[in-house]
Amino acid sequence: MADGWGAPAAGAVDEPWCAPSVADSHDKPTPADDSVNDMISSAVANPPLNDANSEEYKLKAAEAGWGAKMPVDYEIYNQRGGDFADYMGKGAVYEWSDDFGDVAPELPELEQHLFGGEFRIRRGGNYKALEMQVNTEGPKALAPARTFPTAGLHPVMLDNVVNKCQYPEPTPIQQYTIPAVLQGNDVIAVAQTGSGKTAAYLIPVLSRLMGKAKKLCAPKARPQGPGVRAEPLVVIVVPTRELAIQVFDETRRLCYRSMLRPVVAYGGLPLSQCLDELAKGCDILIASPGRLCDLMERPSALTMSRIKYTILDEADEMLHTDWEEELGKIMAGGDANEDADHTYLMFSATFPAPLRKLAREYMAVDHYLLRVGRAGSTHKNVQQNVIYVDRDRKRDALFDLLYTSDPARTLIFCNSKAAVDQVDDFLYNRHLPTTSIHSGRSQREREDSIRAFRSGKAPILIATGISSRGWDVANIAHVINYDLPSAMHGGINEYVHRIGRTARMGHKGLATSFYNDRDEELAQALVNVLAESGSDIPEFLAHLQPEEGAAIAFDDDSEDEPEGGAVFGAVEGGDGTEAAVGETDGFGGESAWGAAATVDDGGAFAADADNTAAASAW
Ligand SMILES: Nc1ncnc2c1ncn2[C@@H]1O[C@H](COP(=O)(O)OP(=O)(O)OP(=O)(O)O)[C@@H](O)[C@H]1O
Repeated sequence: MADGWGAPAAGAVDEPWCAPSVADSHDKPTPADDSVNDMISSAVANPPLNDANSEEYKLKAAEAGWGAKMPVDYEIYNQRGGDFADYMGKGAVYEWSDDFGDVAPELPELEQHLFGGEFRIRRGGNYKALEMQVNTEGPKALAPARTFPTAGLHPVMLDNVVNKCQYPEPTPIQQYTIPAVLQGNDVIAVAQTGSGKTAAYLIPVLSRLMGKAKKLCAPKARPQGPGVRAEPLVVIVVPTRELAIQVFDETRRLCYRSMLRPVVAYGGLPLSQCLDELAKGCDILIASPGRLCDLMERPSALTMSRIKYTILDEADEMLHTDWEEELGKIMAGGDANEDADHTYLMFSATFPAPLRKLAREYMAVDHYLLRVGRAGSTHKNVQQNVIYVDRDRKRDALFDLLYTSDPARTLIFCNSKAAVDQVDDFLYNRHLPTTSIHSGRSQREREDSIRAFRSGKAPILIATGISSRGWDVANIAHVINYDLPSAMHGGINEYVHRIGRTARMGHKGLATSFYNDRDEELAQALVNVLAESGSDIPEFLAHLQPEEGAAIAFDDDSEDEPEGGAVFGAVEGGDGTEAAVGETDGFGGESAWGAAATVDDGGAFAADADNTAAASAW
């Protein structure tokens, strides 16, 4: 790695499409994907371009402003074999030393790496267009943390958030999650894509642990000394490898200058190297479900007996039947966890019925449900276009779309691995700077694709749904659904997550979807989402448009109201009250750093305080 830290690639280019791609899938044998071959028949139908055309397309690509493409050098995969330093999971973390005393020093080189901004998304100018109204259900009224300095955070956390990450103020979901978690409650939080859910759980959880770090932190190995058994206090479970890396990156930033040591474990990372990292000591474990269960079978390497927080990110995605057994084990905290003081947190942008069931099963009765906007809604910063394209015209339509759009970071979704390979090859043969990713690729290939895309060396990424969840890449200007998600595979929820890769944190973005007769099952749900967000409804779907002024009947299973759950905090903007944040540390009732903070803006809850004790019944 060029920057020596082993984490996300260095070398972002100012003109993203002007540099060669490091790696992509081109010319790689395409794995057969039997169930979907008919879905890609349009791609197969068109023969590859001949050289004469190729020259012509090269000129066209340059004219349209796209930079040069680069063939893949597969030799590098053979040569690099098992060098852990090349994996994103090897990202540098702040290594605590007992010599530090009470105040941990800043480490400029590491700081530059963690906060230097290469991949940072600054809040965009359309932040206020995000949904601001938060519905809260729970044991008592929550006083929102309107600012970070008044949120009752540990000083190191406050410094990391405000000065290092430069987050100007908590997002709506953060305003309510921070106090709920600081008070020691279980929380389900449902908020739109790109609204800061990761920091919403990391900030309060890590902040609380920082205050108790000396007492609670896991044993750490001394440099050159023997390894230790990992005894994490927090386990964060995420559905995909790439998301695990991303959450790890945010955790490394927020753990900066603390004793808390994060480790990431995901399938595809060499197991021996994962075990080596754990043996250095682990307080926060971020993991994909399969790898976590594998590690839980190795009691000499990892014990879950001290886990205080179990966090499910993209919680609804974790409910796939394939993971039922794993999830049960993880939620139960392994055989060894007998800690009654165990907090469960679940986060997602969509909230289907099985997730509500899971919450009922594991969470304390007095948990909070926090919702920003309708679960499963999109926000106005994404301009959503749906265009009718016959199956056998899709490739050409994509090509035309890319040539007529401004060259910008673009994410294209297909419904199968084979389709991803086909579309990638097609565009690559037309001299577009593409790369691609799907679960059939080796981990090294997946990570190189991400690096090429993130750095701008290959600004067009073609992907399956594995990239629909949680991915936070700066400046994705355009998401294209080459295939709309089928009703069988995620349907409208999948659509919402996919288009949520653009227009994050107050930025604007464009989503274009190719629709044809095969997508009829999705049509009504799609029209509902378009109507709700004020997007244009195309002529061919106009007959499904809800009547003007009528309530839209969402049938996506995301918005069932709780039976008996008290909604007491429909709050928007400037209300406040004595904030209950920071009152207890949850590990014995002592007060945390800084007494109970006072929220600095005036106002009152719309809620009736007497109406707060009702247990959520969903
Ligand atoms: N308070 C804040 N102010 C400004 N930026 C923030 C703030 N909190 C988080 N961010 C940044 O916002 C971006 C989006 O956050 P995040 O990925 O957590 O969104 P999300 O709600 O989890 O989205 P998704 O549902 O797609 O997973 C990240 O780059 C993060 O660093």
